[in-house]
Amino acid sequence: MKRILIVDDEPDICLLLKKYFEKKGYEAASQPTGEAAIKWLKDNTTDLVICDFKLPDYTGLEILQKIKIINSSIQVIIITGYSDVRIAVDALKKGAYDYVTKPLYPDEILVTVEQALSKQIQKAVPKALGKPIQKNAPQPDTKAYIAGVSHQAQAVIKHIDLIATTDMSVVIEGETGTGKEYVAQAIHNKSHRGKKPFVAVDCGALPQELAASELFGHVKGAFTGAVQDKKGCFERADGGTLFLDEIGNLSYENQLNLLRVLQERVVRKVGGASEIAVDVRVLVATNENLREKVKTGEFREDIYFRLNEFKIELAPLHERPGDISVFAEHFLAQANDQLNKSIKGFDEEVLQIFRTYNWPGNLRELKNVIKRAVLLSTSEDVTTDGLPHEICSPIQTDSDLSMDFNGAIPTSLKAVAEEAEKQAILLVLEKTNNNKSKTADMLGVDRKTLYNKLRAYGIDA
Ligand SMILES: Nc1ncnc2c1ncn2[C@@H]1O[C@H](COP(=O)(O)OP(=O)(O)OP(=O)(O)O)[C@@H](O)[C@H]1O
Repeated sequence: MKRILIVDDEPDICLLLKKYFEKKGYEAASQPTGEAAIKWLKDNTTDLVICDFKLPDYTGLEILQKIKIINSSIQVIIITGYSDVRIAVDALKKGAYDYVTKPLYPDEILVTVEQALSKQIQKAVPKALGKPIQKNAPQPDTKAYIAGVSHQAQAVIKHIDLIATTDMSVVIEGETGTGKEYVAQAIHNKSHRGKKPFVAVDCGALPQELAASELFGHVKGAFTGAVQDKKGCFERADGGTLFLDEIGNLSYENQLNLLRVLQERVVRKVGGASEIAVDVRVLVATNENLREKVKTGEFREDIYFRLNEFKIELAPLHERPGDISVFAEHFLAQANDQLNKSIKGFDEEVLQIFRTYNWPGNLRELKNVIKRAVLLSTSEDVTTDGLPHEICSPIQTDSDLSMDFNGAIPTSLKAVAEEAEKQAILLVLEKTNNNKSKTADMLGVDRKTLYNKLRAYGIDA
């Protein structure tokens, strides 16, 4: 029986989730603080932790790191408020499996838990570290690679086709959640290595002290705890493809070891004397500008050049609004399938919001928003009722509200305030497609006040 630990300082949430998961056939325990959870994890085995991001003593990131040191194979799901999604995304880079947003819906968490645990079963290696896809495993439809229709997406698919036939190393660059791992998997699937292993390693989640052993393997007795020989990711990917995610996080020493493998095509295990030949194609991903890291000396230039035989850049979702409805349809089908629902489509208003929202978590965020909306939907289509408030009325950024005084120093605060008000109204009108009721609603004024302001500022909407 799989065991789940729930960590939350709200006893009601602990009780609710504990009871729910026990009913679903899991063994569940709960702890109210980070400290108590860490102690519990040292004394008990568990498969998965569901953890609030803001605990009284630790942040989600701190507890995640501690869990991964205790046992890197434990899957971690972070609970967060929607406004903290960006921080939660950071946790994903550090090895969390996924995040769920408040308010919590147990059915939604269950889907995420089941996915996390099934992913764990697929892995033959410490789970959060390596993500080998089983040899010859048929790709379920929900894993299908969707190309997108924007010119950026079309260029990416062309590059994938072009590069798949070669053995070149590729650097895949893009913000978090833009689909870097999906691109790597697509290159692998289309290559002559497609039937051999695809091993994905998240270098951001690798504790530095374990990184060399994970990548290159170790021999029995190489260090305390090395009770038997272990194959590293290179050996496990032999004949296939190794995908190194967040490559910029590798320590300098491991960069050196990596360079040797790339040049000589042999690995030496930690503590071992012999060299083992490997035939591996290496694809790497980074969501930070690796060239900048090269400039500052944090990443070795020789490896950068060795890896950067070809580069694929993935544009953030907000720069390719044309792709949004394509992915939205795909994620809708996926969510219907996972949640056993049959929602048909999206309200036009929802699509409009999708097209104007900034999507800092890119495709992953869109997928999660749609999953939640499908879960909550009681009508045929997804409506705005199922969307998080933060998406319907996003916090305006400085650039959204920036005012141009043409270099002149403003002389009247009243004029500045009025200009800011006017800009805010224009911005929200644009976001709501000139819907006055919605605009008034989002700005927290009644319709009459809005009409007065429109007249006063000469806005013809
Ligand atoms: N081309 C695609 N077709 C279908 N789904 C996709 C595609 N690209 C991304 N996704 C969806 O978006 C999610 C995030 O994609 P992926 O893990 O590849 O992003 P990433 O850029 O590697 O993220 P990170 O930087 O956080 O590692 C995936 O789980 C998948 O559901």
